[in-house]
Amino acid sequence: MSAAPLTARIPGSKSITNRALLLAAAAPGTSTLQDPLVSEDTVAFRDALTALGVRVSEHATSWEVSGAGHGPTGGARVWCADAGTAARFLPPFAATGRGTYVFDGSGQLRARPLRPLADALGRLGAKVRTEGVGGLPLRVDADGLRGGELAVDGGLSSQFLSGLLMAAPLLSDPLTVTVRDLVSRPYIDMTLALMRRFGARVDEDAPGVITTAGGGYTATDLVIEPDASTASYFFAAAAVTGRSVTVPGLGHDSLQGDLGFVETLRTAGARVEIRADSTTVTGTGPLRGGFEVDMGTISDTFMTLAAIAPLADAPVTIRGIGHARLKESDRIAAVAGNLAACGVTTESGRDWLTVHPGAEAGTGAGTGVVRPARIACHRDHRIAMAFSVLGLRAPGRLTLDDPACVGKTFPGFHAELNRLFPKETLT
Ligand SMILES: O=C(O)C1=C[C@@H](OP(=O)(O)O)[C@@H](O)[C@H](O)C1
Ligand SMILES: C=C(OP(=O)(O)O)C(=O)O
Repeated sequence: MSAAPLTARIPGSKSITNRALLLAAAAPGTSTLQDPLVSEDTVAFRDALTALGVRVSEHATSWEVSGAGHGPTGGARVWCADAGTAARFLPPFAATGRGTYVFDGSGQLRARPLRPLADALGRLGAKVRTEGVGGLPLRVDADGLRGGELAVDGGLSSQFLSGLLMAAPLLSDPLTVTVRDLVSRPYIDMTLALMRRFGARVDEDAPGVITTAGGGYTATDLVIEPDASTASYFFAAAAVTGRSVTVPGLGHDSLQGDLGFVETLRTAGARVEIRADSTTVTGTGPLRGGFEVDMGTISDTFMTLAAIAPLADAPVTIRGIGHARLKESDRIAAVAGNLAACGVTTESGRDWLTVHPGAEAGTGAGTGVVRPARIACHRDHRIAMAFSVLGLRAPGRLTLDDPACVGKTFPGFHAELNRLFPKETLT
């Protein structure tokens, strides 16, 4: 018996919303962002821009941004909350303006790296001071920036490069940035694509060598596509329940590398169809393991695969994810610790993780795969969401210590998962 296909209602992309907010703020005039993500990270970004003097008005399904066409003036204290994108995208923008700006954020965000960005801004001639161990709080005494040549270290996060690139069209001269050791490359492609949508002139002269001309941005209306990282939980849910889940609005032309996560589900035996304007994943039976996959370019989704891997019939090894230790939590340690609490064996190293099958894995059986556990979310939305998918196959056995932490990117996550996979239908 095949059950009816399910359509998941996935909110807008965090990464596109926050880039579009910044680009609209840097463009003279009004830009309308249709279907933006409304969550802690994007509201934090919007409020931070407001602190920088940008007007953003909210409508039922859109945000209207009135940009000045140049960096901020007048100085401000800017709260970045938990949002890595705010801490990494806003200081370069502020440095192109005038005045003193002090950026700060939560304890979690203060612990995340920022030094390569502060150093790069310093080399460009900005006056930047970090008061912490290298991260926030960060003070920028802004007096405009000139262009030139700049080397950037992208080994810890691609967000440093994205922040510098998005500020570059506001510089007085062209800027050529050369990046070393870049992780999460698809996010740079997203940055370049969105900069061009907002009228910037930017070229990748050779791999990792990017030149931006001056000339600023043009106000632009943009429809924000659904968030591919968020969609990964619903695609994984389809794969482990034998159901079919479609996400409209996420297709071939997506700007998000994380849509590539569905290929790992294909390897695990699910049926995957990526169309022009939607993607569908259908579970076809017990998950197949016995494979290795490098998820370095799509590391926000490695936990989705790792959390369902105990259901596979053989071990799954995930490589290239060292930088995932520097996010909301040390994600390799958080996944390994929670799987251990579920009675699942893992092995891990600096940048890899192997997950072994749970007790009854590969048989299609349900609850025996994991033993009852309270999942430690570490205030990390993705740990909560990934383990909620495993919970579909062990109803009543897994609880989250902090279910509300999903609000960073999808406050309605539990309601949507429960709407599509009501508890009474689970085995
Ligand atoms: O640029 C972006 O929007 C993001 C880049 C990635 O970070 P890293 O470049 O630090 O891997 C990703 O993990 C984050 O959720 C969003
Ligand atoms: C790493 C993440 O967020 P950010 O770096 O934007 O805070 C994430 O959303 O998984």
